[in-house]
Amino acid sequence: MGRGGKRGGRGGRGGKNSGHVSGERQSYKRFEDLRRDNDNFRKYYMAQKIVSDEEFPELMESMRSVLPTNFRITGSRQQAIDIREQIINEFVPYIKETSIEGAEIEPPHPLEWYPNNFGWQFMIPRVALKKSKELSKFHSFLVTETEVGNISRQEAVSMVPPLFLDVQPSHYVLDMCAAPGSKTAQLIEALHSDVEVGKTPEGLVIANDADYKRACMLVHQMNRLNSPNIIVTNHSGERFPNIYRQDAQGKRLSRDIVQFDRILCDVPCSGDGTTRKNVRVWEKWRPDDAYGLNPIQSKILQRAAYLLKTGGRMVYSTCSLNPIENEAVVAHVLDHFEGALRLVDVSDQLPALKRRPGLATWKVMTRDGTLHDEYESIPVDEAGNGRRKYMEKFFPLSSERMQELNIDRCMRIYSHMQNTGGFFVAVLEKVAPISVDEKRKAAAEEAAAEEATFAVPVEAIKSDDVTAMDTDCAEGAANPAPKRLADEAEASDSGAAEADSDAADTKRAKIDSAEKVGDRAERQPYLPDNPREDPALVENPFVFLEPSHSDLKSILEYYGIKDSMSRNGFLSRIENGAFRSVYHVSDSVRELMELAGQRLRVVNTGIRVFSRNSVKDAPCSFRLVCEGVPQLLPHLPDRYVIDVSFRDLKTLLDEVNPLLTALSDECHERLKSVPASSSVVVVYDPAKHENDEEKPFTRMTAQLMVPCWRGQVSLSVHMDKNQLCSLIHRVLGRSVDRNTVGGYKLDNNKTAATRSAAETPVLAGNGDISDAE
Ligand SMILES: C[S@@+](CC[C@H](N)C(=O)[O-])C[C@H]1O[C@@H](n2cnc3c(N)ncnc32)[C@H](O)[C@@H]1O
Repeated sequence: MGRGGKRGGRGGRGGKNSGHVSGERQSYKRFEDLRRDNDNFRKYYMAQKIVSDEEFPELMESMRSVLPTNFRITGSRQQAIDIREQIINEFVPYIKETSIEGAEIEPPHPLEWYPNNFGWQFMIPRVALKKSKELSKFHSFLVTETEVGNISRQEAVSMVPPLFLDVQPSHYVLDMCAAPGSKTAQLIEALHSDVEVGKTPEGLVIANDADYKRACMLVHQMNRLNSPNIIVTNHSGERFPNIYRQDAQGKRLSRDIVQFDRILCDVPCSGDGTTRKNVRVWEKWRPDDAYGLNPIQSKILQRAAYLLKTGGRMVYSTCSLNPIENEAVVAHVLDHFEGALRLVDVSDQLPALKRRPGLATWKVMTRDGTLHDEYESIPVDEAGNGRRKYMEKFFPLSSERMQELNIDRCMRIYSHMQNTGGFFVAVLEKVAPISVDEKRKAAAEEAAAEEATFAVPVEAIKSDDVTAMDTDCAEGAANPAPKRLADEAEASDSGAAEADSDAADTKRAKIDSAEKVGDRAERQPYLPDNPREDPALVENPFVFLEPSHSDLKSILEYYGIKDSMSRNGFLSRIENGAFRSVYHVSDSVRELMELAGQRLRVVNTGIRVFSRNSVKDAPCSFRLVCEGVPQLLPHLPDRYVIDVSFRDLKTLLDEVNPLLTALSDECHERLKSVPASSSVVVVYDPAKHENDEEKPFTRMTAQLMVPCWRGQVSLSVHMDKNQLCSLIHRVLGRSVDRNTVGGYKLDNNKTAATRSAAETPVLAGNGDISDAE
């Protein structure tokens, strides 16, 4: 099914109406009985000449066939390399040796256009892979690694848009329509890609979605990626609020908003490029599916244009083949901004990716199946109805204008070209300021730069500055963009930005409760501005914790967290005057959240690093949280970081909860310096043990970090079950069922759960660990 969301028109991809493009009730048909064809679809796309007449049957045939399985290796570069090598060295040979009913199987292969061989394709469709006994080992590897975040099962073409954004660690990135988040994950990886493990990039990613429940799906994605540089928000993209900068005194600068270096608009669409995955698209496809989507797609793109820095880049993408959702949106928005935006020629980027140029002409099909070349040819009935519905903006601009706009720089990807789904991608650059405030600021900056360069007398600069600003404004006035849609975007923004006072009151009550906490945060607490759609999903707002907060202070002191970890980035959700978990965000996220105050509706942010632990007599009431360990490790003193040999790592994973005496003397000795009932991190660094005889089953280069609980007499792995299964497989070469891994072969015939509560924190599923309480 296509995509959408609450505003996404009928059905679009990921929307509330998923599965019902037409919005009409359909009688249920079995998957196998669904017709993989549609007369109007055929007629419409033949007429659009998206491919030549000779090629069209091949395209249709491909769109009817089942998709291969595609996946992407994710996570930090070093970790991703290890997983890639595991696939190459373990699974490719194993699949080469495997046959199904006597037939050989083509092993998975890297997508040739995806950088570093991190994108993969396996010709066996997902359902067949799931059902195959012969491939069960590979299937369970994919499932486990997906769950722990080392692999993302993502359609190949869906991996394309983020690659063209060229995200750098310093960038401020906005993903306008982000859920469920596979592309957000790529953006985050790119942000972290050239940054040392444990270091934090300067930039950030805001992952936004209009649908609150779908925005919550982003939280899961986020937890797998362990980034302190992400904020998940819940706004309609076209009304994404302005975040104002402040002057040195903290006064809001109402004419200076935070803008982004990169914006992804992977907008809600009809999704008719996804027929290979969503077979029901065939029977529901109607020519006017695109009509309801075009306006919202245009508004999202326009809002993005305002939020983009001059010199910044954005990508507009859909999984639809329909020019009304694609070239029509891009062309009219470019035309609207009169040269401030341009299409970027990316023909030299990802050269192995096969693509076709954007269309310069197309037709609009009315409901009766008639194709129209121009708006004026649509008949109007006596009451004047008809044409209004088929807006002028669905049609191409004049052929000269389309050429001027370089519409051929848009990219169309068809399913038969490289065995994928269909996709549309346009890369845009903002080459000039758009709003009056931006123009004014640009002029002031230019003048300041001139001042610095030529050291012109101050008086002269001032008058130049004023002239430049006046001139610029005058130009703006003399050369006004046809501002209707732009003004809509701006106006709607200001509307969206105003806090709902009732909601603010509710949140204020929660903050008041937060403020009752002993030495509460002095920082202005962050308050979401509108109520959630579903009250059951309302969570307490995040509050930044002052480093002097007694609980935080005691945690930092106990674990000896070094000053290298920013003290201003700790935050929490307060409930009944106390908090259970402490999260950490990057400086960039903190600054942005403080600037945004109540304007930004934050669903989640940061990495959970500490969690309350009610083990009696524990020297610290908070333990380290598994997903926060990579973030904490560089800031932990040696005392809590135990370097181990392969033998100790093996014992730990073999037994899950070994007695301290089962470990090597050296390791045991080291653990004696850690108080009982305390978190500790066991680290295996392959580089330090290169010459050891015993090594992990899978060749590794990345450090392994195993969060553990040091009990009175034992050490237990303190990880989520999927992570533990993945680790056991990679280190020991054994496939372990996640349902039994908690009690996995304990040396003394006890399962982890039967050890005394104070001794063993209980392993739980779904990325969470509950302490024995
Ligand atoms: C195609 S999906 C996005 C897929 C996502 N980029 C990914 O790669 O996982 C479109 C998303 O847009 C959201 N959406 C619909 N209308 C929106 C709007 N007006 N503003 C922002 N998001 C919207 C939907 O909830 C849906 O999650």
